[in-house]
Amino acid sequence: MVNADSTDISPWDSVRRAKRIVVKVGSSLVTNQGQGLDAEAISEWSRQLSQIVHGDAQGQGKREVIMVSSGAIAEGMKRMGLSKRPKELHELQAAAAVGQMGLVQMYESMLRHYQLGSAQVLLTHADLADRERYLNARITLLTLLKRGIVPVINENDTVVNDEIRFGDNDTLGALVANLVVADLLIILTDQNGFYTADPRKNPDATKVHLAQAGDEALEAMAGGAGSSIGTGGMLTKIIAAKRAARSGASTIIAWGREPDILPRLMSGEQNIGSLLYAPMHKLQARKQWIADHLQLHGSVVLDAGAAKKIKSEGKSLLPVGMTEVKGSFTRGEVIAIEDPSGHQIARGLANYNDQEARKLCRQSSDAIESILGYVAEPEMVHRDNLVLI
Ligand SMILES: Nc1ncnc2c1ncn2[C@@H]1O[C@H](COP(=O)(O)OP(=O)(O)O)[C@@H](O)[C@H]1O
Ligand SMILES: N[C@@H](CCC(=O)OP(=O)(O)O)C(=O)O
Repeated sequence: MVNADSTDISPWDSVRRAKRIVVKVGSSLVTNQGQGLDAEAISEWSRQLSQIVHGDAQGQGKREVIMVSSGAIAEGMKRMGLSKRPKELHELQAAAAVGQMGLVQMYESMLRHYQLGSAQVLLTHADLADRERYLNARITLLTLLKRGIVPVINENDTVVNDEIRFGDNDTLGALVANLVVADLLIILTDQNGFYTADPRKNPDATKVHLAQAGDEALEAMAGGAGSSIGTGGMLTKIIAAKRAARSGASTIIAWGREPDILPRLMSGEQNIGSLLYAPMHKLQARKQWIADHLQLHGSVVLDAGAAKKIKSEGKSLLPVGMTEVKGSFTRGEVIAIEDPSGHQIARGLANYNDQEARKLCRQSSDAIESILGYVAEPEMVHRDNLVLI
């Protein structure tokens, strides 16, 4: 762990430079400890989001932001007159379905008030484990971000059972950070940071200002939820930081009611909240993940020009450079990329399955729609999803 007075300022500098950010707010904050949606807090976050998404008057410092918001169950319980959190899953799911209506309605109107478009995205574990759905979710979110729209994400509670529920949205926040390769995950909660022990139970606990995400010492300090409204407590947040770091995102745990928390973090103010920094740069982390963790499912052979562009210029693989497709694979699976002599030069995630790829060999990206009847993406493999061997 690193002390508060550490002279190593580079992790905080990486916060200031973050361009793509996932902000997660917990149930206890969003619903004011279960009393009902906190309109004032949601309005305040929306105002701050508007500031960081739009940048200054000249549009300098614009950022892309995704909200992961909990609160559907807590709000649904209130609307259904349930004083205790139901034990049965179908009751929780019913409460989530009722509460989600109020939740997105409030985000939509508050964000609109601050000139921000919003979109509801409900995700499950299964969506992120399935390679094709993973890529679909990724491209949809990136499209929204490119248009300056703020996606508001929650778990799709209605369709999941106990075994496959994220349950807590800290995990969902981290997986979304992995999905869009975010620079930063900000977890807003009801404590002003991560402490050496649960401050509700241990008055001697002190705040951890800076630590490396994944440091095992942190897990021992993290306790469970502090109230009956939140789930997971700090342990899920610490594990979320470890997961987010796998794609190179650092995590900040901070108090959601800290005045101007988001713009202050973005302007480089240090030590508000706890920073759990990612030890690896995001591109390096993502490429390592592609290289190490995924099985090869087939390959494409390139002409000499395309092979050179990929090897020496770091470009995406376009269909026009492909001469042959080998094996069978689906969209989202890892394929090998070979030069004309059959030498493997790279690996990456395929945007089209093998049958489609065969039809796209030597074709320009503009022709994809007329050949396949739809366009997933203009590239066969995007450079973000490609790693050189
Ligand atoms: N080491 C720790 N540092 C800070 N808070 C902790 C720690 N261990 C447990 N907690 C508890 O975690 C709670 C926040 O988690 P949780 O209730 O799940 O909130 P949320 O709804 O924001 O996810 C705090 O209120 C606190 O009581
Ligand atoms: N998806 C559900 C549960 C998520 C949840 O409780 O998460 P959190 O409050 O962040 O620990 C909801 O919106 O109520």
